[in-house]
Amino acid sequence: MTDKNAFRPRRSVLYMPSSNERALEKAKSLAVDGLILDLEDAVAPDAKPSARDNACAAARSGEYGRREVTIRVNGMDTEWHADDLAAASEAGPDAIVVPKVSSADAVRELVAALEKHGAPEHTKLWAMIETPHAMLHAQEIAGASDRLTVLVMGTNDLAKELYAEHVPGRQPLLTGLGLALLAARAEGKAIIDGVYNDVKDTEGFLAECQQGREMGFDGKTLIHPGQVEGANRAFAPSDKAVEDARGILQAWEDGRGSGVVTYNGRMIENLHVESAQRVLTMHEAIQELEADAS
Ligand SMILES: CC(C)(COP(=O)(O)OP(=O)(O)OC[C@H]1O[C@@H](n2cnc3c(N)ncnc32)[C@H](O)[C@@H]1OP(=O)(O)O)[C@@H](O)C(=O)NCCC(=O)NCCSC(=O)C[C@H](O)C(=O)O
Ligand SMILES: [Mg+2]
Repeated sequence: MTDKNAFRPRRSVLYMPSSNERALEKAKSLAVDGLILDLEDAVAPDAKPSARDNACAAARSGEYGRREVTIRVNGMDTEWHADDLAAASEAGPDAIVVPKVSSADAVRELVAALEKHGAPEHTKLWAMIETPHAMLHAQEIAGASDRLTVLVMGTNDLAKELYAEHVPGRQPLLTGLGLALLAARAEGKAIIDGVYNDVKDTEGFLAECQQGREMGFDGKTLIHPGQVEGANRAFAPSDKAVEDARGILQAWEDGRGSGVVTYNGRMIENLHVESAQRVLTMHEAIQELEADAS
C-alpha cells in the first residue's frame, strides 16, 4: 500500500444522487474527505443516462478541490454497467466504486475493463462489500489487484441479504463487518464503514461512528450533509490521542535502546510506538487537508 493511500483521510465520504444537481453543487462547499457520485440505488432508471453525464462532468470539472471524487456505477449484472464503466473511465475520477463485488474474478474483470476503457492510472477501484458471498471471500477480493485500494461496506444490502434487522449496536452485522475489516487489513487496503439511514437521529449516528472508529474503520459513508461534522470528529485522532502519541514517542526516545518503557504508568513497547506514529501521521494529514480547504 502506498503512503498516500495509508494516510489519505477518509473520515467522511458522502453519497449523493448524481441526478440531483443541487446536491452536486452543494458538495463543493462541504467539509467532506470524499464524495461518491451515485448512479446506482439513489437514481431512478429513467434518470440513469443524465445522471451519468452529470457525474462525469462533475469528475472532470476540477471544482471539488481537496475532496476525493468517485463515481459509483451500476452493478455488473445490470444493463447500465458497461456504459457507466466506459464513461466513468474516460472521465477519470479518483476512483470508480463498484457495488456488490462478490469475487476476486469480478475484481480482475473490472480492472481489465478500466484498462480497456483507458482509465488514467490515478483512477482506482473501490469495491463495495455487501453480499454474504463477498464476506466469505473478502480477503481474495481485497488482494485481487493493486488497483483496488478501498473496500466500502454496504450494510443495507448486507442486512437485506441476511434477512437481518437494523438494530442499535449492529449485532447481526458484526460478523460481516469483522470479516471485511480483517480482509482489508490483511491486504493493506483502506476500509470505509456503511451508512446510517436515519438522517434525523444524531445520537444513533454518532454512536455508530464511535463503534466504527473503535472497530478500526478509516471512516464512514454518509448520506446527508448533516452527518459530515460528526464523522470528521469521530474518525480523527482526538486531542487526547495526539497528546498521548507525542508522550509515547518522547518516553521511547528518553528510554533509548530499552525494549520496554512506561508512559503514564502504561507499558510501552515497539508496537505501541508504531501505533503512536500512525496517530501522528494521520493527525498531520488531516491538518494538511484542512489547511488546503481554508
Ligand atoms: C436522504 C435524503 C433523500 C434527504 O433529502 P432531503 O430531505 O432533501 O434533505 P434536506 O432537505 O435535509 O437537505 C438539505 C440540503 O442538503 C442537500 N443535500 C441533501 N442530501 C445531500 C447529499 N447526500 N449530498 C449533498 N447535498 C445533499 C439538499 O439538496 C439540500 O440543499 P439545499 O436545498 O441547497 O439547502 C438525501 O439526503 C439524499 O438523497 N441522500 C443521499 C441518498 C443516496 O445517495 N443513497 C444511495 C447511497 S446509500 C447506499 O446505497 C448504501 C449501500 O449501497 C448499502 O447497501 O448500504
Ligand atoms: Mg448497497
